[in-house]
Amino acid sequence: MIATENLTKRYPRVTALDRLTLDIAPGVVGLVGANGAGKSTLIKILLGLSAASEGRARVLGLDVVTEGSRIRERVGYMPEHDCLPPDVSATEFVVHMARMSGLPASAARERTADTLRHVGLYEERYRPMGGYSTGMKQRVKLAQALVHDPELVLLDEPTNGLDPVGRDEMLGLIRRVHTDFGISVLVTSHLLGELERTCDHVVVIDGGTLLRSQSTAEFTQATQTLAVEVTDSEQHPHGADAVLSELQAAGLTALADGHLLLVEIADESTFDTVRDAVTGLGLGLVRMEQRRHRIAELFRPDEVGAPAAAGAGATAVGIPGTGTTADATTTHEGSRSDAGAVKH
Ligand SMILES: Nc1ncnc2c1ncn2[C@@H]1O[C@H](COP(=O)(O)OP(=O)(O)OP(=O)(O)O)[C@@H](O)[C@H]1O
Repeated sequence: MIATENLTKRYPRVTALDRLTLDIAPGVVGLVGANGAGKSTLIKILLGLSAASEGRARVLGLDVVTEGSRIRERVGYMPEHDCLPPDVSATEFVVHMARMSGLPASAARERTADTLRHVGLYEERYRPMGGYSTGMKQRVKLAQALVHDPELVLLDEPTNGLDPVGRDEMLGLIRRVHTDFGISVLVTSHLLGELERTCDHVVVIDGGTLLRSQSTAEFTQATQTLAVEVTDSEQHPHGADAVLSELQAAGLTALADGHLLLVEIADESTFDTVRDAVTGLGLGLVRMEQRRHRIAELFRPDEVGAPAAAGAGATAVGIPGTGTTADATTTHEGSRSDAGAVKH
């Protein structure tokens, strides 16, 4: 779907892309990186709107330098920044964009109505966009990217400025663009957690270079950590602590994380040992599940093969796969917060 080879973009004072080589298959693909990592620059080159300093890129098999207009016919683009004229309605704007893409007037009106319905804009579609909320504006931007029925859409930070509910709705919409219409998606974000839930494949860039390109399934494969939750009883008011002592006495590596017990799976018998310890204490087993990796862990410096650049200086906490670092922020200074973002 997208292939680049040693793609480089130099601005006078900064190298935005540095010998980036990618080969991305169709599907929903996340492009994640800190602000300034080079995401928007890559999208503009892929659309043939900006020239690379060096290297090559192909989109849907088409060369970005010589076949830019053919790419733009078959690809939709949702820009990052607000670009909507305030005094026209969503319907007028999206019809206009459809006409610009070459659709005849009647088809443009029909496609506009369908697309705006798909993104969840109803009566509001006749009101001037100046009065729209951020979420509504993002939906219009998505609709105009879809209206000419592209094979691929490039979405630049579509969840920017949205609250958590709005973000979830937008991510659901993006997923449906692929499942309902078969349109492939390249979506950028600086929020790792978002892409984990939405994308089939994630590409991570930093300072214009590739850190990782991997399927989400590979990122989120099962860990060797068992999360266990137990009930309390009169005899054991802190059930988790009681079970923890039993498990440690049985030679298992485990720790308590609030009400949750995190147990390292030694082998198949670990499951039986946990069950026996819980029942032996007369407690109830609320939950016992094998944890999955979270994409954010790729920023942990102690993970095998983890990129050092993004995680430099970051402190790793918890057992891998426990999710205790999943929504951490990794900055270039190596500090963390709970926003799930990667920022400069
Ligand atoms: N037209 C330009 N002229 C000079 N430098 C630029 C230009 N466009 C981008 N840059 C620089 O190139 C680098 C990459 O920018 P880019 O916008 O591609 O990053 P990004 O990952 O999309 O980040 P953001 O999410 O903040 O837009 C940044 O250092 C930016 O300042």
